[in-house]
Amino acid sequence: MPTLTEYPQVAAGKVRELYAVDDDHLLLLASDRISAYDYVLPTTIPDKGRVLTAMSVFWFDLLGGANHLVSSDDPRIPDEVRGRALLVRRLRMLPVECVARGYLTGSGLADYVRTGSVCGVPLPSGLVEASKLPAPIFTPTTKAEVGQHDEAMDFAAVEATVGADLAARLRDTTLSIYRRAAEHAESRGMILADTKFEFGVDSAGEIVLADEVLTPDSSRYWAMDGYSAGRVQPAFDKQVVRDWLVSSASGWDRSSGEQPPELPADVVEYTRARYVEAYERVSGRKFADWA
Ligand SMILES: N#Cc1c(N)ncnc1-c1cnn(CCN2CCOCC2)c1
Repeated sequence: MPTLTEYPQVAAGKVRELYAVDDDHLLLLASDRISAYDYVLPTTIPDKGRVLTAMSVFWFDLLGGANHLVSSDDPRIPDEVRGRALLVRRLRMLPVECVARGYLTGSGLADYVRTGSVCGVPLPSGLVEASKLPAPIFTPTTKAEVGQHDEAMDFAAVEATVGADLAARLRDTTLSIYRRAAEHAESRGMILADTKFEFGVDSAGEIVLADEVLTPDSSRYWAMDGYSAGRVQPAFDKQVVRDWLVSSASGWDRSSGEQPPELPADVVEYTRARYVEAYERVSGRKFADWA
């Protein structure tokens, strides 16, 4: 059985890493780290990596279609990371973050307030925070370097980057998967407000869904109970962490530029429970049955 140290690391983000298994396969590893306000917090959330890995596997199973998942249970996956690592096939990744939005919030809302559109897609007037959009929209961004922010792209910029044919396929595939996922989430009492996909291309030139898929780290999930447009919706998973960090209890000043403090045990336990709840509600599976 291999150990993780046998695999060279090929990429790392705030909470995930990628390792080379062989010429054709990679190991996509999810940690228990959690980020908030663009910081990686000093406190980990037990099982976060396993829950989010289970969630990607559920969605790959439900969605079908071409994706990079080879296995979540393969002898090439070291025992030490089993349950929070996926064996995936190596692709030529496309330099576009494929974002689909069904609701207006975050950077999309800011773009709309400034320009009446999002990534060049015109929207009706009168929309507010958390408004449901008339139809889901494709709002791609660049893939920023670590520590930088992704920048909005209009469709012409995507065409200039990957070509007109591939740009159209990325848009159509992104919106098709989002619609299917949002419909399923709604049937489980959850709103999928937006999500970010990453695609690669295989040796046959086919678009292949890669990276993590429809997790609370790559998506905004809101509980349908209590949803109302006109105010910021609580993030299903991280809201209690965010609220505690900006409360007087933390002793932290977000504008100070200082690292955030450790989270108290009750915030950690509650947040772990929210990740498990998100997975169990969306998948209908028991987390205790995972890996
Ligand atoms: N998935 C995938 C994948 C693949 N199947 N083939 C080739 N490259 C990639 C790849 C390389 N970088 N990224 C960005 C996501 N990374 C995740 C880990 O943490 C860093 C960011 C994806």
